[in-house]
Amino acid sequence: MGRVSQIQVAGFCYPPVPLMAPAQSVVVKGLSKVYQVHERGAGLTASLRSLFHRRYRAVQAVQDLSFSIAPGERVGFLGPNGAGKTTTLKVLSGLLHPTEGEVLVSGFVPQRRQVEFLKQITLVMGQKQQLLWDLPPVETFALNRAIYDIEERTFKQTLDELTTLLDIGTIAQKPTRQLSLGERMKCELAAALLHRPQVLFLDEPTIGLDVSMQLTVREFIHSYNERHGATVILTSHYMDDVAALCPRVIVIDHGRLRYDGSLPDLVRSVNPHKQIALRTSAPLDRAALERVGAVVALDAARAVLQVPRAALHEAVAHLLGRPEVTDLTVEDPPLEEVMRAFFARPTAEQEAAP
Ligand SMILES: Nc1ncnc2c1ncn2[C@@H]1O[C@H](COP(=O)(O)OP(=O)(O)OP(=O)(O)O)[C@@H](O)[C@H]1O
Repeated sequence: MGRVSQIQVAGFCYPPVPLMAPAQSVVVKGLSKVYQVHERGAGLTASLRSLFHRRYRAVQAVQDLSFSIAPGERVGFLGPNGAGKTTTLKVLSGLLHPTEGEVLVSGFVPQRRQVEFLKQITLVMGQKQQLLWDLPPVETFALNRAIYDIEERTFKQTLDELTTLLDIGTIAQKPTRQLSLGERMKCELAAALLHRPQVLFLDEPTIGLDVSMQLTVREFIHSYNERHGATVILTSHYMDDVAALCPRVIVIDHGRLRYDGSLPDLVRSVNPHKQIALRTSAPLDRAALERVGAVVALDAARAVLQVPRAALHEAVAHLLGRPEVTDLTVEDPPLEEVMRAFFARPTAEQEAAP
């Protein structure tokens, strides 16, 4: 952790900012987080007993997690429910202390919550909101300007840019409680980005939004990343978000790292096949199709085949030569299916277990 050149004196850190721009935006080494959960039996007697004898159960949310992320990268942070994604994002943004391990974000130790660190990051949680409920979002924007001590001219410039990109000119003037979910999320994003953070932790930012609003939010995140060179770490159960935004994915399961690499490589490793969908003017012969690949569906006007990626070129050339074929598309299997198959695989530890 030599990059943080700070001297700790009676709880204060000097200097308040890292001396050098960090080569990595996020560094996580051997991170573990254990929650101590108070256990209480049902009924009055158990409640009274728990006042005197409190029993705790340890919940291991994150286990020995290590990765690093370069400035400007867009990374999807994936895993099934309860995998430890939100816990990790909370540690990275300094809301939770790690039980073990070391974490650096923009060269800062997050749990110190230094002002300069807070100006570098933002955490957007799709299920929580920071907008003041009874007031228009513009009031939250003004509050954030004061909290982050943003200079008037910069504030106006940034707000103008965000207002145009997110198209919130009118809606930011209405009380938050009157806004639709999608309108609210756009204003949440604006409020979270007014201080121009360099590291964005986005936890399910498109949850509950319709397809068109998901697209708007996705495009906005992409454009913010490109304009400001900001690092984006995104969790989402909508695989379309991840496919559209994240060249790299980090996958965790039961708090442990399962994969870190490109999304196409992950898809290839889980499913080494491509799907060919055909529209036909007359029924194709099943036996002839089976010589090309595995037949997934076949009727008078349509056929779907699965072929190994290595044989794709030859299969497409052959099928296009058939006079009955009027249309041909090549697809990957749906990402949701790929992820389901990935998580159904035994982990390295499970395989090693007797
Ligand atoms: N405050 C808490 N106290 C005790 N246990 C917790 C707490 N927060 C999370 N957990 C537990 O830690 C584990 C990881 O939870 P976390 O919310 O980080 O997962 P997640 O990957 O974000 O899940 P989801 O996709 O459902 O949001 C789960 O077993 C959860 O029950």
